Amino acid sequence: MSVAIKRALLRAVAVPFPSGGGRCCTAAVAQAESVQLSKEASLYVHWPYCLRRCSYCNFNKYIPKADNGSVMADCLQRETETLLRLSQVSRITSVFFGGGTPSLAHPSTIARVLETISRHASLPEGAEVTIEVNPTPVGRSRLKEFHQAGVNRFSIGVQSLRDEDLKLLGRDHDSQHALQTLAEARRLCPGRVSVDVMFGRPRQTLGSWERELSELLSVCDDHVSLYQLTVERGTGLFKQVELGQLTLPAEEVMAAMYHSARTLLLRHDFHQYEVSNFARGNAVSRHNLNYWKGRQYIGVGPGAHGRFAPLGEGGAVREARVQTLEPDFWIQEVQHRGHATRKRIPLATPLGLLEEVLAMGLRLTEGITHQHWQVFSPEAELYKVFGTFPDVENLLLNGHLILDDRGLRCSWDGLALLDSMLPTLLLALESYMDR
Ligand SMILES: C[S@@+](CC[C@H](N)C(=O)[O-])C[C@H]1O[C@@H](n2cnc3c(N)ncnc32)[C@H](O)[C@@H]1O
Ligand SMILES: C[S@@+](CC[C@H](N)C(=O)[O-])C[C@H]1O[C@@H](n2cnc3c(N)ncnc32)[C@H](O)[C@@H]1O
Ligand code: SF4
Repeated sequence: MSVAIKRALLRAVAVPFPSGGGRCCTAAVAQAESVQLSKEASLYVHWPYCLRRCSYCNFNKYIPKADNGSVMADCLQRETETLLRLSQVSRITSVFFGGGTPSLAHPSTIARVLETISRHASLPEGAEVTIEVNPTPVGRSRLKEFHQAGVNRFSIGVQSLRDEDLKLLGRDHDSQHALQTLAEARRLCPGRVSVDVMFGRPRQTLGSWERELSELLSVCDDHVSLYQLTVERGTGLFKQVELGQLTLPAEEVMAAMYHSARTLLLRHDFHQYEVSNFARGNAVSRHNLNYWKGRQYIGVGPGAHGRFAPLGEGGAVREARVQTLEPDFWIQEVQHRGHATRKRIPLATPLGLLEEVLAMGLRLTEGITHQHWQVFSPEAELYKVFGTFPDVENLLLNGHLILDDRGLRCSWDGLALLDSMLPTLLLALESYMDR
């Protein structure tokens, strides 16, 4: 699996599932699920522009040189159409407009992409359609039109409720803007609004983080995504930290922040369903769940990635696909050949696919059920692959990992240590497949 794709995927989101139940009929159910899943996919649309660069961000984003909204809309429609045809998917189960700052896109662009999807596949009534919104006055003013265009879930990039921190991170909004945007989004889509918030920020203390999160929980809706601030190479923040101009909280403070946030969220009835994601009731993100469940998804727009099996090209081998990153080149390629897929990596070997299923699935609190594993690995069951590998046995013995009738999953403590456990698990998988 490419490191870039793995990291991009690890950034994304997910949900809980009913537990696996008995294992006697899992093979038949898994096979039926596998057939059904090949006809379905989620669809991600990347809007690559931002008004400015936040100091910590290394996502695929550009400051627009000119207003090319209309050509972008044409090309997003064209690429959607081409990739839908290539994938031969008949049903789109969720759509996610991410970025960059998709709330800078004109609402008619969102409407046009959704119409294109409906023309070439079925997009069931009520399917989750999310747009990420930067909580600026412009973002807020467009919420109603996005909703009218077909959006039924908002993901608001609040990041922090502390104005001095927002400034430090280079955000283009303040906490009042965020609160107003959140209130308007909740009015339009009650129960279907998510907030992104980052902890582990420069100069942040455990006490100030706990107070800030409590404030946020008193105003937010039913979904929270909680990210530990990562210092990414090549960003302004990286330079500031390297030059000693800014310091981040120590590792053990970060760990305590994550722990106290999980506890606080639970006290407010948010159940954790994934490393970074919490929901009240069933407000989980269906789209991101599909990523973590290893299901097919189509990526449209500059730098978008996808996972699907293009039919008619030598059988149905699933591929990891990445679209051209830079928007001007992406536009040229879409105009020239209908799509701008830059990289295609066939996931032809069972190992490649299973590595993804493992790395993604263990992010869910539910983990990987036997039935889910069997969809991708009909031959080698979880017990056989992981149950006898000595280093995995240690993880099971110390209680960070659980392997039982439900499947393989992290314990509460283990979830915080997933990154350090994954190499051992991947090694166990590799050595089993080498046999
Ligand atoms: C790529 S942004 C796009 C959404 C929107 N432009 C925004 O900034 O609100 C998606 C989310 O990724 C998270 N993110 C981006 N860079 C990050 C970093 N270096 N560390 C942790 N989280 C990050 C932020 O919480 C952000 O809301
Ligand atoms: C970090 S997640 C945040 C989602 C949000 N917390 C929620 O629950 O809706 C979203 C970001 O991941 C990236 N992303 C998600 N799916 C992607 C895909 N298929 N291709 C490229 N980037 C993707 C985008 O940069 C997007 O802004
Ligand atoms: S607005 Fe979002 S995508 Fe744009 S630079 Fe900031 S964090 Fe990155």
